[in-house]
Amino acid sequence: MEVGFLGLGIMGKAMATNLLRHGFKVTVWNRTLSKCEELVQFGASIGQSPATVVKKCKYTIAMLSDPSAALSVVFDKDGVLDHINGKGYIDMSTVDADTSSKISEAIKAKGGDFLEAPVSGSKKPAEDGQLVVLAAGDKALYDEALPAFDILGKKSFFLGEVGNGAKMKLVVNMVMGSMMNAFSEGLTLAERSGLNPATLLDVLDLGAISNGMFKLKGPTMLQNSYSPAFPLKHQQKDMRLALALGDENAVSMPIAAAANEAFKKARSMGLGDLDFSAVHETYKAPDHSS
Ligand SMILES: NC(=O)C1=CN([C@@H]2O[C@H](COP(=O)(O)OP(=O)(O)OC[C@H]3O[C@@H](n4cnc5c(N)ncnc54)[C@H](OP(=O)(O)O)[C@@H]3O)[C@@H](O)[C@H]2O)C=CC1
Ligand SMILES: O=CC(=O)O
Repeated sequence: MEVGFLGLGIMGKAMATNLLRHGFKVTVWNRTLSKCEELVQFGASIGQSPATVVKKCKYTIAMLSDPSAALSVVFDKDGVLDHINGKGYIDMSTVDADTSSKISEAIKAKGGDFLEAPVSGSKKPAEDGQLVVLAAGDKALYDEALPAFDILGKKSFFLGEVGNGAKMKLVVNMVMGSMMNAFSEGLTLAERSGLNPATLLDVLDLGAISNGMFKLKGPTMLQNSYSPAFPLKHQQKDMRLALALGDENAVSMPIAAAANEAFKKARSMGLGDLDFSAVHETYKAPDHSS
């Protein structure tokens, strides 16, 4: 089956590669076109624009950085809308429900089908086909895409109408971003109060709050090593969008708001392209010590 793939960043490259390895024919496009060449060795074809990819493929998947990128690829010149009539479009980027709805309405108006399908799981789960897919929108397109989702992920959820996938993903990442800040504070507090933070990792791992994120990120955070799996600028985007969802629903979110401030501070320190665990550095900054 020929599928399209738009966006070959950290996630998109791993996901498109997985599809190719499992026998899908994939035509890829990336804004920086040179990144497409890395996938040719795995059998990918290259499309010169989103429009040419959509024209060639039964359905096209996108994995783009943020709402503005997701909108641009659909609505700009040579974009997805040009050839969407009779085709499917699956946006797996993390965006807000409004962005997803705008894309959905435009695609439907042109005779296409739309599914949002953001994922939980980072670079390694993407490489290992262990993502969690949070889909919503056109159910027939979901059913058609399930063989691809089964390669990309370990579990897929169909959550109903467009917007529900985006909201679920934002809630999950709001919790994750808040936890990362509590964890960073804890590591810093352990160190400053004379404890061995490596021992704290062992203690945490043996108790009720043991989790994959602390286990994976803790050791590298203690080495001040933040090679990007999930870029901090994207985590801050997710906090911002989750807080907006909280505003819309009058949900007080003081913990998420504080976490967002820390991610913003990290961005202002030039850490946006590092892993989101680099927020740890903000807790070591001078105004966190007395
Ligand atoms: N990394 C992770 O752990 C996870 C990320 N996500 C989400 O997945 C999405 C992608 O993340 P990730 O792969 O890490 O991000 P990257 O920053 O590595 O990749 C972003 C991609 O978006 C493209 N892009 C950015 N702006 C535009 C634009 N204006 N027009 C067209 N293309 C654009 C980039 O193209 P170019 O190469 O030209 O810059 C690149 O292909 C994000 O929404 C993120 O929140 C979800 C789960 C996990
Ligand atoms: O969006 C990031 C993730 O790890 O999930």
